Order: sequence, then structure tokens, then C-alpha cells
Amino acid sequence: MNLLEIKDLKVHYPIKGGFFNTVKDHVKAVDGVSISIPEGTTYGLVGESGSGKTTTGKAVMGLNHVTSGEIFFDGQKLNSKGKKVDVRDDIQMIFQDPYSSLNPRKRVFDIVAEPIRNYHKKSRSDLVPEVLGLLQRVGLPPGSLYKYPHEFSGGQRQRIGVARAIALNPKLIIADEPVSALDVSVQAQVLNFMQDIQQDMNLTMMFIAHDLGVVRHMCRHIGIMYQGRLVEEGRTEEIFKNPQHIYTKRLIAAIPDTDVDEIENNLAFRQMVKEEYDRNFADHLDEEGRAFPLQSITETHKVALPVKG
Ligand SMILES: Nc1ncnc2c1ncn2[C@@H]1O[C@H](COP(=O)(O)OP(=O)(O)OP(=O)(O)O)[C@@H](O)[C@H]1O
Repeated sequence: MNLLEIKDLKVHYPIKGGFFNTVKDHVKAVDGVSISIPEGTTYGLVGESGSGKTTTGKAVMGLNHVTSGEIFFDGQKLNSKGKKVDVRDDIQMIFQDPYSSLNPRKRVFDIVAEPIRNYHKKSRSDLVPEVLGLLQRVGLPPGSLYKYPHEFSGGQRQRIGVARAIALNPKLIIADEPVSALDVSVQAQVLNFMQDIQQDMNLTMMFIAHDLGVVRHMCRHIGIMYQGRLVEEGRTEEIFKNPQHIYTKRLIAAIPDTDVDEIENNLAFRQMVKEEYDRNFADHLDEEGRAFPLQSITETHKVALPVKG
């Protein structure tokens, strides 16, 4: 069963201008995106900066207006006009920057306990064992309880962010580029521990990243966003084996060698992608200069991957 279903989501922002500050045009931040995430799985939403990933995640969180489309969580429509469905404890977000997303004046105890306190009336003494349990779950020692965020490394701070996100035992986590602000050497550690938490808690996760290499081992399915649209979607390994859209190929070609072992002749692949991109990219754009959605990509846009041997 799909825990999250996004149907034809559009989020357009008006661009105002002129003497009367009238609406001149719209930024189509998200323009017709449909995504289904089965319960207990991780879906990777990938694309370059400005492609609409965060806007999609925030729309699910109810932090953005929705121009049109529908968002269903556990079968309930979230963005209906009438009575709002309260999913604050079921959907949590992990933010990109573990430095700015934690209040520097609060101790770890207060940061992690905050969502529980907002939701349940519990005394501090009742909360201590609960917060200690959460810290243990994310691999932080009990001595972390009364420390401040600046006393931790970037990777440890992201662990604090995860402890806060799982405090209410959510069903869905939207992780918005959780490792991109971290040193490459700690990214793998944080990814591994997030994967462990996801499996232990049977969480459903939307994992937002700009780097295909990051989502590869985390996500069963991925969607590639480009200028507000989903240009390619499918099982991760299928997409890595046989990417269809030139933009996806560019993202794969950008991954360091070690992550694309099965693409033999990687250098040749990169060169071919570059040449195809330079030669044909205009063919992938519609009249507004934006990428065609996947359905409208024809056979002629496909490039065969280099053949072994
Ligand atoms: N409140 C807003 N008003 C107007 N335009 C906005 C607003 N929020 C986002 N946008 C625009 O919508 C587009 C998509 O932004 P979004 O933050 O979703 O992209 P993203 O893929 O998450 O990028 P990044 O990886 O840099 O976070 C961008 O062109 C952005 O400038």
C-alpha cells in the first residue's frame, strides 16, 4: 500500500511587478508531479538546485500552498479545502543544514524533547528516559543530553536532527538533502545510520538529494526532477542500468568513478553524454525551454550505454 501519493502536484508562485504590483507571470516551481511511495520504502527525489524538490517536500508537510493537485497520506487527502487532517506527528522533516536547523541556545535534551512536549503533556523527568532512548537509537552517548549543538560535529548534529524527527514515532520522514552540508567522509556514515533507522522503524522516507550517487544505495525507487517536472522515474537499478533522459545521464556521468562500476568505459560514457547533451538537448525542451516529461520522450532520445568488451 502507498503511504504517500502525490497526484499532479503544481506549485506556482506569482511574479509581480509594475506600478500596480500586478501578477506578470508565474514561477512553476512544481509543475505536474506525481509520486507514490509504498509504506516502509525510501524514495529518492533527485535534481539540481531549483528543480522543485524542496517545494514538493514542503507541500507534503503543508508548509507550501498548493496551486493544484492532490496529496494523500495513508489514504487521507491532506490538501482539502475543508477540515484539515492533522498529521503533525506522522510526518516529520529532516533539514539540510544541521548547523542552522538546531537552535544553538538550546541543549540537546530540549531540542529532542520539543516535538514530544508540543504534542503530549509530559514532565521533564518523564522525558529524560525517552530522550536518552532516542539518543541511543541514533548512536549518541548519554553524556550528550545536556550539551549544546556547537559541541558536536556536523555528522553528530545530523544525528540530533534525526532523533528529533523520530521522537514522535512518525510514519513518513521527508529528508531534505540531509548529508549535502556534511564532509564527504561522514556522509556515508550518516547515510548508513539513516538506512538502519528507516529499516528498524519501518519508516517511509522521501529522500531529497541533488546527487544521484547519494540516493543510490538508500532508495528502491527514484524520480529525477528537472525544472519543476519529473523527467524520469523508476527502480533505482533500472535507471542506473538504462537511463532514458539525457538529464539523468548527466547526473550519472557526474558520479565519481567508484559509484558507477557497472558502466564499463565510464570515460567514453561521459564523453558520449556530453556530446549528446550538447547536440540534442534542445530536442528535450518544450516551447517554454523546459524538459519534456518522461512520457513524451521518444526512442530517438535514447542513447545506448557502452557495450561490454
Ligand atoms: N516562495 C517562493 N517564491 C517564489 N519562488 C520560489 C519560492 N520558493 C521557491 N521558489 C522557486 O521555485 C523553484 C524551485 O525551488 P526549490 O527550493 O523547490 O528547488 P530545489 O530543487 O529544492 O533546490 P535546492 O536543491 O537548491 O534546495 C526555484 O526556481 C525557486 O527559486
